Amino acid sequence: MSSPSPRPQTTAQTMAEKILSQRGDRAVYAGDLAVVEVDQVMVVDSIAQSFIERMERDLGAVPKFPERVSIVIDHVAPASTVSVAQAQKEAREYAAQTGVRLFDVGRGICHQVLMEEGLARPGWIVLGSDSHSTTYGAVAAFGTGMGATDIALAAASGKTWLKVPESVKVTFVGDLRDGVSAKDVALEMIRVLGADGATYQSIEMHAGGRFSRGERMTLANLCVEAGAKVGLVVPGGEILDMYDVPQWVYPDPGAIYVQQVEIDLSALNPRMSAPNEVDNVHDVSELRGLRVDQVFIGTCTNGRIEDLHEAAAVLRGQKVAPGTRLLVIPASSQVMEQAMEDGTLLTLQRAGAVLGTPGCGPCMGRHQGVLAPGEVCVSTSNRNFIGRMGDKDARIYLASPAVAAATAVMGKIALPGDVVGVGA
Ligand SMILES: CC(C)[C@H](C(=O)O)[C@@H](O)C(=O)O
Ligand code: SF4
Repeated sequence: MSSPSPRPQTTAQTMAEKILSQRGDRAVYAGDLAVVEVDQVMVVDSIAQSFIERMERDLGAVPKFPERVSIVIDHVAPASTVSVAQAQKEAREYAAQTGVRLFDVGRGICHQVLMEEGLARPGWIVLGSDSHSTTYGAVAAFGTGMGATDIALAAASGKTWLKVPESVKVTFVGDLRDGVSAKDVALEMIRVLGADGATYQSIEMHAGGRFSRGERMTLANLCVEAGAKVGLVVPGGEILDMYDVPQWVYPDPGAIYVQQVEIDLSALNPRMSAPNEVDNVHDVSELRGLRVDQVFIGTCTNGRIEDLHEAAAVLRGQKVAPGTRLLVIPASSQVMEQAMEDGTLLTLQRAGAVLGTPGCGPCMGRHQGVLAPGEVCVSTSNRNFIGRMGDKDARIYLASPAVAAATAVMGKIALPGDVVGVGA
């Protein structure tokens, strides 16, 4: 005889339970419904039109707290077609009328911009009209993606409701070897959990003091590729210097997890996700030698200054292989400025990179580097589904910026050590 399992006899809470309890009006546990305050609602260009329609036509509402709403024009920026231009024009007009924040063409990718602007903070609830809104978990914000209707309801009321997710605990032990990066860790984590292995769950990452904010963003960003509702990194390291972290965001000892996983960082090699699923992860050495038409370094996963530095370290004094294109798109205008100031862009340009406007670039195949049938691309992004970057017969391999850069120099999948003079 089976009966519904009783609530565990503990008041100890996971990080997701802690945040949703604190931001709601009662203590909640996995499976409960939580009604919570929303600190920031983020709308991207591609969704702006349906968001505005839901607000004006369906709800007849204006944003309750305009300062808590941001529209970012990033996915197809600058506009590629008349209809895209029209949608962006309407988004600008809406922002001017309602007083919500607008980050226009060139400011950068939504998640990077919100983080730079301090619009995601420890303990905050941040809803985005974009699946990679899990990125805010890097700073212990409960960040999650929702559709236009839910986003509009949150903007109109200042609140949202959601089922409290169960949690998976991922503990990182050991230290990364040289040449292995947070991207490799993130890909390994997705392999271990599986592409739908954490569906509607919270991936709670225990990293101690390891990882910078940018690296934590890479980790939290990929969590949605395991189906997770949210990806929370327990605050530590530089996060403690950068933010006031309230004690109540930390998980309690004795909290209940549906799964616990340990990843030994010292055992990791550079990793690569092969077509057509993000969890199809291999050591780069297994895929080495495959001819590559295009390399793309950028996106909300790996378009930050440290990523461009990693790439420049490999590309300095080198040339992109004939027959291979290298596109580099900084994640934001701030990243672009830093990379200009410190000479990184010059290094990349001299190596033969094509530099693009801060934004999503060709990540989802809308413009600026769409792939032809049969082409192979190595990308630092987070998705390699069929048709993601253009034709359905193009193939996408996901890797770290260092591996992407080495691949560009060699014209085929390569490790930084394969480039003469690097790491020697
Ligand atoms: C356009 C946007 C809604 C989409 C997402 O939700 O993630 C895009 O950013 C992506 O990466 O596929
Ligand atoms: S960079 Fe790519 S993954 Fe990130 S928000 Fe833009 S399209 Fe989505």
